[in-house]
Amino acid sequence: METHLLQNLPFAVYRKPNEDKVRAILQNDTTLHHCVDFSEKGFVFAPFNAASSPILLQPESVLEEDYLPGKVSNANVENLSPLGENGKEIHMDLVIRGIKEIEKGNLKKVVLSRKLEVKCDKLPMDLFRELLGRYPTAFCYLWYHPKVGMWLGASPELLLSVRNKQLYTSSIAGTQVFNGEENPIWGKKELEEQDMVTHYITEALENKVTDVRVSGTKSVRAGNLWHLGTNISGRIKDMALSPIIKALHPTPAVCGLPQKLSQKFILEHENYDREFYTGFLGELNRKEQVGRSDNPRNQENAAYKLVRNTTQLFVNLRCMQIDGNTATLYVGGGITRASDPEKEWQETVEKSGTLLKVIFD
Ligand SMILES: C=C(O[C@@H]1C=C(C(=O)O)C=C[C@H]1O)C(=O)O
Repeated sequence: METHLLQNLPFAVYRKPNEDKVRAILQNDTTLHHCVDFSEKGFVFAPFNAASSPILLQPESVLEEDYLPGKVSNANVENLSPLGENGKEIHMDLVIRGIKEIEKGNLKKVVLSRKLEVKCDKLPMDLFRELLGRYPTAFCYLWYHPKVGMWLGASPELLLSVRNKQLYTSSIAGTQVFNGEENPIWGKKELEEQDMVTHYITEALENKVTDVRVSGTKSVRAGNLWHLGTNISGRIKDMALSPIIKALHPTPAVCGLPQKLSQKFILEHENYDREFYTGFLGELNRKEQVGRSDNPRNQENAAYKLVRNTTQLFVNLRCMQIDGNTATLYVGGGITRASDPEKEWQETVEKSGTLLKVIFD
C-alpha cells in the first residue's frame, strides 16, 4: 500500500461502517478512467456536479486486511481549532441569501457550504488510521489519483447499497452536537428538513423500485454529532443502476429542493468549487463471495458459495483534500425558512471538528 503511494499510483483504501476489514483498490498505471453508465467494476469517485463524469479506479490489485484500531482519546475540538471565526461573515451572508431565496418562494431548502484550509503535518496514512479508530460507524477512506489529488474522509451517509437487486438507501439530515445524551430532542426545523429528504428519495425511486419500505426516523450518531436518519429499502425492477443513481444524486441532504434550482443557486452563490465534496464514492459492481450458510455444521452448504454483485456508495461528507501539508476541509448544512444564520455557522464549525480532531490531536 505504502509502496503504491511512493510510486505515485492511484489507489483507494477504505473501511465500511461497523466492519473491521480494510480494503485497498490499487490501479497499476496513472490512466484517468471515467464511469460511463455505472455498469463498470471498480471504485467510483464522483463530484457534486452531476454534469461532470465520475472517476473510476480499476481494481488491478485488491488487498484486504482485518484491522482493529486502538482506542483514541476524546479531544475537545474547541481547544484544537486554530481558526476562530475565520470566514464567519461570508458564510452568514451566503446563508442570508439562501433564506431570502426561500422566502421569495423559489426554493424550499438549499444546502450551503464553505471550505477552510489548515496546516497538516501528519502523513495521510496516519490520518486514515486515526479515522478508523475514531469513527467506527463511518465509511472511512483515503483516495488518491496523481492527476486529481488526494481526498480523505469519514462519511456518515449511505447514498446507495445494492446487493443483486436488493436496494438500501438512507435519508440523513438535521444536526445537533452530541453531549452524552441517549435520546436527543429534535426541533421542528430539523424534523421538517429531514422529512423533505425522505420524501424526495421515495419519490425518486417510484417506478424504479418495488416493495419500498421506509423505517421510522431515529437519531444517528456521527462522531461528536447527531443526525436524524431514515432507512429506505426496496427491490430494483428490471433496470440498470445508472437511472437509479441519477435519480438520487444529489439528494436534498446535500443540494436542496427543487433539485435543479437549488443546484443552480449553489453553483452561482457559493464562491468556490465543491469538487468531490457532496459527491459520492465507493465500490461499484464488486463480485462478493458469500457462503450459503454461516453454520459450520452445515458442511454441504458451507462448501457451496454464492457470488453476488455488490455496489455500496457513500456521500462524500466530513471530508478534506490533502495537498502537501495543506488540508482543505469542506463543511455545510441545510438551510430552510426556519434557519438562523448564526446557528448555521456554528453547525459548520461543529462539522469541521470531525476532521480537525484527527489533524490536531
Ligand atoms: C452538508 C453536510 O451534511 C449534510 C447536512 C446535514 C444537515 O443539514 O443537518 C446533515 C447531514 C448531511 O446530510 C456536511 O457535513 O457538510
